[in-house]
Amino acid sequence: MPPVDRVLDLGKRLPDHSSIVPSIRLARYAGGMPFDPRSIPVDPVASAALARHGLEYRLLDPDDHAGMLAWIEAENRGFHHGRPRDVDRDYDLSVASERRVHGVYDPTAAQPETPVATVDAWPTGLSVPGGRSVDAWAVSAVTVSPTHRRRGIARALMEGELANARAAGAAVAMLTATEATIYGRFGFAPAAKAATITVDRRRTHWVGPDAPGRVHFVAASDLREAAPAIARRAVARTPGEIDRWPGILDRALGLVDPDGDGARSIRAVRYDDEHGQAQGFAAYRITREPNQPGFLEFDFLVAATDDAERALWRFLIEQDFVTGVRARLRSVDEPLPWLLEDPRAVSVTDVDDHLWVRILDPIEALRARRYGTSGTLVLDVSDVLGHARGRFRLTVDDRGRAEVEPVEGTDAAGPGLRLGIQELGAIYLGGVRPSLLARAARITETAPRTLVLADRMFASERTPHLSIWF
Ligand SMILES: CC(=O)SCCNC(=O)CCNC(=O)[C@H](O)C(C)(C)COP(=O)(O)OP(=O)(O)OC[C@H]1O[C@@H](n2cnc3c(N)ncnc32)[C@H](O)[C@@H]1OP(=O)(O)O
Repeated sequence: MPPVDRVLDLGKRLPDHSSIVPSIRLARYAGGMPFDPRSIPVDPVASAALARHGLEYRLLDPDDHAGMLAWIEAENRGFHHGRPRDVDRDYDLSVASERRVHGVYDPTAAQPETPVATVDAWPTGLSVPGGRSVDAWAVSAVTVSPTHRRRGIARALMEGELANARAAGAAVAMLTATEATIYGRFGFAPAAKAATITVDRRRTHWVGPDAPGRVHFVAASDLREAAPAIARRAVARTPGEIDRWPGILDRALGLVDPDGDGARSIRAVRYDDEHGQAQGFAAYRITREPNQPGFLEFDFLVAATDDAERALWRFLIEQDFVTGVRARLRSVDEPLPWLLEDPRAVSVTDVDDHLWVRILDPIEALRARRYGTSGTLVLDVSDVLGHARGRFRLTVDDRGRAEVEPVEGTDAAGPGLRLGIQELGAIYLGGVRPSLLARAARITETAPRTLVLADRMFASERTPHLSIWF
């Protein structure tokens, strides 16, 4: 790996909200890569902490096929999945080869080649209020073998990832969590929710407008070309969404294993606007018992415009010979009930703390987003791990743009908030009001009525939402 010779630029967002991931790929294949996440040296602190337990902390080489396959096996076991089929293994291999992959090895274990702990991470964009994006470090695949649990391995891995994220110049780290009790101690907080939406077909009577464009059935493979650009624009519209990595859409469209049972039941539709431009797509399946009406389910409705969102919802909920529709990982704030005569046809369940955010660089993170109103706040941030500790003056102009500077002593005077790093992460995307956290005794205002201003400043024009697991 080439040494890191500068703070890595994760790629300021391009106007079309392009992700760094494709540019890493392009750079890899074209040569002259500006940044490879594997070029960051292995964190010496995590390495030493694990070595004290007789464990080896390794950064995997994607060309080490056997090592990567053992890592994939360990990750699947860690998440209580079965042994992966060849087709899944190949897919996991291609995804992992785009990431920074760490394993922890116990030379005294019966299978020393299989890691006892796993983690992977990659630089990517996180959408923030104002249609903008912040450079982020996504962390995933955190598993520790049940034979090695509760001896500090996950802590070493997580602290290592926060160090990697800082070395990469990421303003925030982020993850989706299996359990809500694990990551608060590392400064992560829930910042964007997701929910399951169920629609009772018998009560569905559309009263919203007709779409100016039209919905087409398409072969899933035909979406391969149009889907990434639609997804990029959809991601840019919603704070909390993250850039999609190569391969995720293939999985959603059933293209990874097209003859598998799951994939064969997937149907794909695309919405084209009145000018024939593709603006959205959905992948869904209908399950049914013989002679019984079916039930429609989907995980992917991707819309770059409001027209596309309405048209695809309407298509999915107006199917005949179907009793209901269930969609996972949808926003808690869907417009759907307002488009139906009977809003009670729509139920919102399984509301989940879906995206967890950990601010690492308050100056860059706070500068990246746009704000609901102008004003000045001094944020006095505590952080047990030290990454983001300090006082910062946030000054927002009347166009919602921020300037952020560190302040000390008498310069730090003025109305503001005292808050921990978790609280800063929670309010960052606008999904949690500062005043709510004040009611929970987790934020303190330093002058009367500061919370009223803070609520208005941190408000987002769209409810934060993340529609995938990562
Ligand atoms: C981003 C993602 O990938 S989310 C996926 C998380 N992984 C899973 O759910 C797979 C199954 N679980 C596991 O593999 C393991 O139990 C892990 C990874 C969650 C924890 O691994 P361990 O090595 O046992 O954790 P470790 O010993 O480092 O514990 C670190 C701290 O977290 C706490 N902790 C660890 N796991 C849990 C948990 N499931 N619930 C609550 N607290 C936990 C520990 O008590 C410890 O607290 P402290 O340091 O403040 O005293």
